[in-house]
Amino acid sequence: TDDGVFDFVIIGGGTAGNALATRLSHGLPHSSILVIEAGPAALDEPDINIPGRKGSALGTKYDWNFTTVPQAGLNGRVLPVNRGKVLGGSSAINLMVWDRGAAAEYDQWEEVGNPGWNWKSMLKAMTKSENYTGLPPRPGSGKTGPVKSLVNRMQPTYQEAWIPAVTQSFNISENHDSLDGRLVGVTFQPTNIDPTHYTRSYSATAYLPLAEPNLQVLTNTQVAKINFAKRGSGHGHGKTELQRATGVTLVNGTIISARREVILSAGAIQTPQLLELSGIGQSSVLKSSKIDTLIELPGVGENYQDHPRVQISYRLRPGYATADVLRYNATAAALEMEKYRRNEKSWYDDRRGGFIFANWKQIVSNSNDSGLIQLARVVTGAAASPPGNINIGHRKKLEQLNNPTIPQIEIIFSDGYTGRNGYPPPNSTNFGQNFATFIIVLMHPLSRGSTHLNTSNPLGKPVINPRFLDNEYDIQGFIEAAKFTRRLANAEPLRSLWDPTQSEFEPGANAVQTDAQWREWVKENLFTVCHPSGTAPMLPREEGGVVDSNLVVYGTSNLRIVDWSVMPVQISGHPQTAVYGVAERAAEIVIRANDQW
Ligand SMILES: Cc1cc2nc3c(=O)[nH]c(=O)nc-3n(C[C@H](O)[C@H](O)[C@H](O)COP(=O)(O)OP(=O)(O)OC[C@H]3O[C@@H](n4cnc5c(N)ncnc54)[C@H](O)[C@@H]3O)c2cc1C
Repeated sequence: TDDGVFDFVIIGGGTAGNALATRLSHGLPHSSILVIEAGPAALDEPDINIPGRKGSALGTKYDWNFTTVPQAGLNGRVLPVNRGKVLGGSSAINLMVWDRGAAAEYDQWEEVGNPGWNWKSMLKAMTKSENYTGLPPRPGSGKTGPVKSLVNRMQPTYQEAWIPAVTQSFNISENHDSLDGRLVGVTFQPTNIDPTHYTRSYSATAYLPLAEPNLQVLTNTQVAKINFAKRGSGHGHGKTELQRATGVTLVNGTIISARREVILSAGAIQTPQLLELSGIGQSSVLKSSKIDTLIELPGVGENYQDHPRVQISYRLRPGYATADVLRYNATAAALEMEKYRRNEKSWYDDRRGGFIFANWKQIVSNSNDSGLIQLARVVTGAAASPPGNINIGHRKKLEQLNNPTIPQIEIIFSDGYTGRNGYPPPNSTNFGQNFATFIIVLMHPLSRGSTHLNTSNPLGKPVINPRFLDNEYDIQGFIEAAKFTRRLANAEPLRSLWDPTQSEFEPGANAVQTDAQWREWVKENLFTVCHPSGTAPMLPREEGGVVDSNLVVYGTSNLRIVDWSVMPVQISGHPQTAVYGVAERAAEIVIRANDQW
């Protein structure tokens, strides 16, 4: 393969790309497989490996550092869109929450036209990727897979108030079965940490070391486009003429050929960009970039869905410790690092964060969710038109609202200050204080955005427009959830944790009281948990789909997409377990299609 010819060329050595490549190297032992990754391998990078430093790789050379266009719904603010640019992709820089959506959400994938893609098959695929080492064992967890996960050994004492406060004052029960398709409830979630040295377990360290020598990885190498054979070549009579991917061109002009398949695993932002660079997408976008349209696929780069968040933080009474100590006390930080290096419990572990997943009935003040459901019907158009006229994703979201097992809101009780403004600076009276932050995440927002190449610089940063808060349902949902969170923080035993001199630090109980003030505060403080998805969805072509249920791009014979851009209906929870699951299922599909060869 020195001549730059491989059987399979995978674009993107990220979360899905590395998992897929490793499985193909085993399942297709006579094939040569190449992964091309734009970023470096950074296997010894402490900012990636040390769980307590999670977040510190954001904004560095390991991040593509994209941004949104100014968001009208956020008073014109521009938000960062972080994406891993390193071997391992976003699994190297993410915040390591390890959970799943609700079972019914994966079943919706099948209902929208994807036979075989459902909770049962996804659970099988997800458990194949996982080795849950936590105690006690959790139902639905995998025991033999490459990615290690556990519930953190480090539990700050104040977090003992979490579950009692939720279960004693609200209609939300304790539930630790989040890996088994039952998400609604309150728990402490697992994280993807390898207990051997207490380091992040991610696709580059978990999967790639298991690969056979028929897999090669090229790092620091960026693909510029996918190449195709002329129309009709190699296809029999009576068949629709399909484009056949012959390989890729790198940004330096080198051509690498693929005998069998090209597989795009560049993630939810760059997979659509690479399709467009290769002539697949909306012809209007392509025309303005002077790119010939090979395949008109209007769904490319549309249907962008994310999980937006806001956060409320509280100042703890003196005497309660958090990982904030690492920010204000260098001596303590050095001691904690020594403990971490000895593999002892340390603030440089990740901390055991508390989680609520809840439906609207459990959140809104009088348990009456009909106002929000009616709003959703208006925003999606369902109140005024027959169901057939409603976008398929919206139709499924409306169904989700009537299913109490599907959460609409997530609240993370996170250790330390994790708001938007950064830990208070040394000259502030709050420097040296410890905080706890409630991160509120909307699971099924109705805003649907887009990401497309920049027509004036097609290879450069794409134009990303999530359209955050472009509708009243998302705004009202956040207002309800923020008000709930304040009630929760004032429920015992949580209430007794807060410093009486300044308990609610942000936004502050006096600063925000009315719904109008919450609305403005949400617009000014909304942020993202970085789960962009659905930008090349696995849906019927006439519904805006880009790939079929074998993950093959419509109009091509051998170009597949295997990453989170294929997600057909948005799931709650955090996506990485599902991304690995998609890769595991994709590997089975590709191996089955090629095992004769
Ligand atoms: C800051 C942050 C926090 C998150 N927190 C969590 C969490 O706590 N829990 C959770 O479950 N999920 C979390 N996520 C989401 C999760 O990490 C992603 O959904 C998932 O990793 C996406 O996987 P992917 O394979 O689709 O893309 P990626 O893992 O992003 O892989 C894409 C790869 O393609 C490469 N690439 C792109 N373009 C090219 C090109 N032209 N040539 C060559 N290579 C290219 C990229 O460099 C990258 O390595 C978070 C994400 C971020 C960014």
